Amino acid sequence: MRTDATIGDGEGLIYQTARFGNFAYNFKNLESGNYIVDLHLAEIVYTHGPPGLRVFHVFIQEQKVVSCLDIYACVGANRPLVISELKGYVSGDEGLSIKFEGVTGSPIVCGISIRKDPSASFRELKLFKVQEMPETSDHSSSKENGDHTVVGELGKLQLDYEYQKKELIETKRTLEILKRQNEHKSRECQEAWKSLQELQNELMRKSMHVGSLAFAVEGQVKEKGRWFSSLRHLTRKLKILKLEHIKLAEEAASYKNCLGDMRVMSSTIQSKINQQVELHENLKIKYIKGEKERKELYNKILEMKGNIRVFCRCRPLNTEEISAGALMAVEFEAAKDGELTVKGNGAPKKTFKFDAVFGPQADQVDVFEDTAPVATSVLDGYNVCIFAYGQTGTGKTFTMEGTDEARGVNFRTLEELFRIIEERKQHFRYEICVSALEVYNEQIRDLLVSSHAGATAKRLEIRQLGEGNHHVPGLVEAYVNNMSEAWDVLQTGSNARAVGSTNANEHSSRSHCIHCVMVKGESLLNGECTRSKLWLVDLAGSERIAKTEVLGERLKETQNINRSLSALGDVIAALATKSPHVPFRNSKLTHLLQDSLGSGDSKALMFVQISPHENDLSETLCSLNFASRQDMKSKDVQIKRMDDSINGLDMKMKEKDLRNKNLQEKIKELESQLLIERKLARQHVDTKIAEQQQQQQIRQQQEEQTPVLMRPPLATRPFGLNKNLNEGKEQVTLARPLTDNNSYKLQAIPQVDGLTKFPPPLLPLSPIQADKEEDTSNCLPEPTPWDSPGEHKTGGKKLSSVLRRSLQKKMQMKSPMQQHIRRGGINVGMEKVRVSIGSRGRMAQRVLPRRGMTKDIQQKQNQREKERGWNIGTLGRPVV
Ligand SMILES: Nc1ncnc2c1ncn2[C@@H]1O[C@H](COP(=O)(O)OP(=O)(O)OP(=O)(O)O)[C@@H](O)[C@H]1O
Repeated sequence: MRTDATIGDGEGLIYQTARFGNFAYNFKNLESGNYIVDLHLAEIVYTHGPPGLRVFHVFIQEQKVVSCLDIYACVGANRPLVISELKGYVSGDEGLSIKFEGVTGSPIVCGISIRKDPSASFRELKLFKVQEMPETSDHSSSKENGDHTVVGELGKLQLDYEYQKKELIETKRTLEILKRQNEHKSRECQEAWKSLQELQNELMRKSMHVGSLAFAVEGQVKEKGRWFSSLRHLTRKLKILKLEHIKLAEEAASYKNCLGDMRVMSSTIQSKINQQVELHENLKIKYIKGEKERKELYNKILEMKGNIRVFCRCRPLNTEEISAGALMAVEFEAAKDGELTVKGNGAPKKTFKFDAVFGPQADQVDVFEDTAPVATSVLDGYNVCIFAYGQTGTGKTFTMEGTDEARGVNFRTLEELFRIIEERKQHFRYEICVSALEVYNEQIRDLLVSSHAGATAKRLEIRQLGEGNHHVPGLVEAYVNNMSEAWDVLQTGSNARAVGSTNANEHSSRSHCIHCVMVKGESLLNGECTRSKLWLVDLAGSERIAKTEVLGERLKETQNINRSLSALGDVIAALATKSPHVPFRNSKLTHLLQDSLGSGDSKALMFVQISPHENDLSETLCSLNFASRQDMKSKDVQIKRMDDSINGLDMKMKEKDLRNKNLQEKIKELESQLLIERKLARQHVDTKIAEQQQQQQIRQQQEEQTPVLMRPPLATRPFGLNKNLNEGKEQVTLARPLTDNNSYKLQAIPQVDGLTKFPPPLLPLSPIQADKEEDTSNCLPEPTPWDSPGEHKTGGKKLSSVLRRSLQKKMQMKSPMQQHIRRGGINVGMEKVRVSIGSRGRMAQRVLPRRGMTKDIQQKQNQREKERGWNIGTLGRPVV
């Protein structure tokens, strides 16, 4: 253990120790140099031990510096012995080692003192000198004995030392030689080792090479085996492939034959596809047309319901009112018919009528049921405005916005919008953006622009973009993709609404809160675009100033609110009465809603909110009067419009009736005329037959007297006979066959002296003339009075049918009534006439030539006849 005590100038260190046995110390951290070491010893174990009891050696730096020190022999027991001035040399950081080694017994060391020896520059060892401690007089004799023993020992030791030194030098020399030999041998060994290692490596390499060669050979063998097996496999496959090839060749030949069929099939399929495409196109066109019609009809239905509709909703009595024993001032017995009755304070009951009345029991779903159709209207491209009007605390916000549990009109309309958008997504693409604003003290404020405390909100103005299109520049428009996004934006707007406090309602809204949903639609079928707006307006409370007892800023607010509400009333009234001037610009509210307040195709829906409490009776009456004023006016106009249209329809019906009556009279007239003409014709025919029979008799008599009367040739023989009844002249109409196309034509042939003069053969009819086929086809070749006397009786019957047909033709062509009908293009009337004629019904199927055309045909015919030298009404060549 190192002590704090020092020796000399502080350079010497003192270590205390109490070691027993063979041991050694190594003092590290000593600088290189010579050191002086003092050893302090004392025998404390055996107090009466004899000399030779404890004998030991001391080594410094492994060199024996004290040899066989017998402490009992030196100082005896309990007496200190200091061996001083021992020297040791420390080089580098090896430290100073001191070793004690017992010869007999173990050495006991009390302390070691080490100090640097600056003076000594040599490296020498010095055998110890026993420093004797001052002793008492009792021990003086023993001290002298000790001195002598030490000196004798020292001489011996010095001799020993010299001898050992020589021995050491010899040993060192031998060691050197051995060292050299050793080095030589180790070099040889190393070389041998190296060559051995090289050989080993070579061997390794060779063996590895052999191994790899063996592996390669093995691989080659395996590979060969594989090749052989794959060759066998391939041979098998080749055989199969050959068989398949034969089969395929057969199939190819059969497919070749099928190819023709395939071509036919593909062309059929192609034509089918084309048909389908055409069909698809047609369907698309039909769909677009149908969609347009649906839109128009839907709009018509809404229009019939009224472009401005008024619903009245009454909130239930709240708990406070009920607990205060409040009485209901409104009755809803006839609510289903849109009526409600308000009790008067002493005054008689008053009944109001609206498009719908919702009592306190009606829930949000009931209210929305009547509102839902306008969502479709918005997506069809019409502007819609829904607003809630009424006294503070009557449920305007409840109806429009509702609560999380009972969603109001705003939420449900948006939901309906997105539902229809989803439904129509295959044919329409919609873009929706929403904005929220409020009109407060006749100033427009964007509710989506956050205005922090102290900052003044940006004022917005209304600009007119085009015909009936208004815009608020700078207004934030948020594009939304779904219901939740849209609702989030609108809620943000509602939360930013300005609220104040009045006596009537603590949290009364003092501004008109307006939500605008702008819809851009595009048809994916024809690219048609629509733009429309849906306004959702929660108006400020409509209570009167006197009740709320407000002053200052609140008074101004209330005045502005009342002014804008009355402007709204004026606008609606003007629209409802179709007044030429609508005072839209009297307030910011009406100016903003201008394009959606029931003008043109736009629809407006007003909720009049009322309180059932008897204390609110006067305010309730005010609201109801305000609403019914709008409603009655719009209804009056509607009724008037409906009356007008009913009157118009009545007139048309009357006209039609009159026309029908006239037609019926004319038909009757014609029928009676026809009957008379038939009778006359029959009489004529009878007389004619009688005449002809007479003539026949005369001719027979003449034939008997004169030998020959020439018959006309076959081509010029008459085939039919008629009488021109119109002109009242005796004239026979003949039908003659044409040689080439077997068509026939009736021609009037004059009679001279009771004999008919036959015209020359007719040319074939031109295609235009062929339309008269009907006329002549009835005149089939019939036996003439010249054929044989016996044929006259039967011929008379046929003649009458010819006459009848000619009459029929005359009826068709000449009747002024029919001509009138034809000119007017009233074919339905003709149809009736013909049907009433009975047997002549099939005439209805004929396509009659136009007037001009008939004239042309007639002229051409006359021309041809002139060329042939045969004029109607003139005498022809003599028969004989
Ligand atoms: N039909 C109803 N059913 C149940 N509660 C209702 C109904 N209508 C209104 N209320 C309740 O009456 C209270 C006042 O309604 P609300 O705030 O909607 O009135 P308001 O007319 O919007 O008032 P303000 O003019 O102050 O905005 C609310 O607590 C609301 O929940």
